[in-house]
Amino acid sequence: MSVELRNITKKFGDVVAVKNANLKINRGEFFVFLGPSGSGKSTLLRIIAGLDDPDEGEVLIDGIRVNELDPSQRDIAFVFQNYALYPHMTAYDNIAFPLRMRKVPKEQIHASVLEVANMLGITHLLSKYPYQMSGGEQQRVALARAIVRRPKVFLLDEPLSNLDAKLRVRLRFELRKLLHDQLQTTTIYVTHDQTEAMTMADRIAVINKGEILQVDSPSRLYEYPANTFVAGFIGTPPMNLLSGKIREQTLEIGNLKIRVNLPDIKSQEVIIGIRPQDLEINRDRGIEVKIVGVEKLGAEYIVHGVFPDGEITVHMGKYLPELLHSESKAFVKPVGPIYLFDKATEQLITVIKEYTLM
Ligand SMILES: Nc1ncnc2c1ncn2[C@@H]1O[C@H](COP(=O)(O)OP(=O)(O)OP(=O)(O)O)[C@@H](O)[C@H]1O
Repeated sequence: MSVELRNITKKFGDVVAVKNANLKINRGEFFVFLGPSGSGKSTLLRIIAGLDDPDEGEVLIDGIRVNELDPSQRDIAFVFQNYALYPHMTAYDNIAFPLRMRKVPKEQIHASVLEVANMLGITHLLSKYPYQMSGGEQQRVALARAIVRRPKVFLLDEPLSNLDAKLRVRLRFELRKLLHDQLQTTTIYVTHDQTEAMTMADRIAVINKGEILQVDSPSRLYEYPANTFVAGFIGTPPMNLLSGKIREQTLEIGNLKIRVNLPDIKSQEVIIGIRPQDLEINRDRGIEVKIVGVEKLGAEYIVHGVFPDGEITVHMGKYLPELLHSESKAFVKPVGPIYLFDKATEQLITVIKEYTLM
């Protein structure tokens, strides 16, 4: 099923939780709402489910307006962050519950429960009670309960956030495989974790303060962020956003001057974005910085430097001890794309891929 939002606005008193949202999610798509806490992700999901009414706008499922339909009439399964299993029922009974409520014949329930349990690798848990299972096992049982009635749309609100890091990584991979590849069900997944969004989504809507800022594939969001918020939110460590100037084909960042070929861009102050992975530390060329910290991440290093116009982060693939004494001076030069953002609107002006250090 496709899901479409047209001019959706929702206020809670003075708080505008969702501001004029427009979006079309395609049939079978794995779609992620990504944004910081309080950005309006859950409100959007609740409006799609029918748990909240929008103040303005329309929700369409397969092209048909559903604003007036109850949640139960929308054929949507909603899974929250805290899966609550019924504690007095076994895993089997928990999974069978939605089908029993619908008076599905017993043999059919049995076949469906076994099929879903098999799909999620939890057949061995079917006779256990929730208190006898780990968090991750309970999570799968709850998912099985949502899947068993084969809804047309899944809405998942931070379903992995209560799990430890290792299990989260495994389950996010399995969830996508199951919902997207096997069941091919339209899925809308809410998270504030950009890695989760980038690894799972076909497309992502980046949301901040109730506004959808950009809707794109993970790679487009990474390569062409529409504004400084998206640029800083997608990618780890976050993109460096530095103040600089462009003047007659020359870009200035601190002491560094870069020759660019941008005849159409007038002289102005700009925000310059460079990803930490696209910077290199060396002895003699680039922005002169004082190194104030080095974080070791196994084989890789995150280096923090300061210069008169701000701070800069560099991601290094290998350790260069001679360059990395804390409090020492070093030079940082760009070796990848440079993003130019308008200083006033913070919108992307262009991405510079070819340039020469002067
Ligand atoms: N029932 C409510 N009453 C009043 N304000 C609300 C209500 N629900 C949400 N809000 C407000 O609306 C805004 C958006 O909240 P929402 O829960 O949609 O954000 P979110 O992006 O899902 O955040 P989180 O990641 O923390 O769950 C917030 O400012 C929140 O305080």
